[in-house]
Amino acid sequence: MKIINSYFEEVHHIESHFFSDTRGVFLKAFDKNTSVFKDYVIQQSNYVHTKEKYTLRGMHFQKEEFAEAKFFRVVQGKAQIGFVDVSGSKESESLKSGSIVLNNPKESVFIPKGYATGYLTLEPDTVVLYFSDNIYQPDSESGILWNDSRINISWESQSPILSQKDKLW
Ligand SMILES: Cc1cn([C@H]2C[C@H](O)[C@@H](COP(=O)(O)OP(=O)(O)O[C@H]3O[C@H](C)C(=O)[C@H](O)[C@H]3O)O2)c(=O)[nH]c1=O
Repeated sequence: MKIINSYFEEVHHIESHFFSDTRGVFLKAFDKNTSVFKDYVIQQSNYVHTKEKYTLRGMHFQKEEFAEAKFFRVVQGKAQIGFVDVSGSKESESLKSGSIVLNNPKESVFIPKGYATGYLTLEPDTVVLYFSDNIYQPDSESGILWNDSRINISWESQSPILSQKDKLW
């Protein structure tokens, strides 16, 4: 696995080396020997199938000791992975933020603790598999509205499908 691009020196766009032969493709989906993961301990892995294009899940984070570093891979379809630094002052005029489009299982995105995460699907039947280094703790869950004026992400849809929860952050 190698880092092909980084944002704020801590959000990493990663590419996995892959082996292909007449049977298909083999790629290493997680490698503890990659520098980013030397202290990363997977506590949870989530498989999420989203039916409709332009569905946005996010932006979510868990507070304090339940904060999560997440590692996303789009195993089918296409998605714009968003990240927002929520570690600073709530009074900030703008928040460090960005997005990476994934449409190839050979690529993945690592987002450290201190960020809200989410993604906008760009094709129907998009499947995202992601790891977290913390347990799910609903009472610690928080979020930020996907189009909060302090966020600098150019989402590919301005009228996404949202859960009730995600409409109300
Ligand atoms: C995250 C999570 C959820 N759930 C349950 C809670 C709900 O009954 C159901 C759906 O949860 P939610 O609507 O929060 O799922 P998403 O909208 O896909 O949000 C997730 O995806 C975005 C990208 C995130 O960054 C978070 O990791 C996560 O919140 O799964 C669990 O049982 N365990 C879990 O770890």
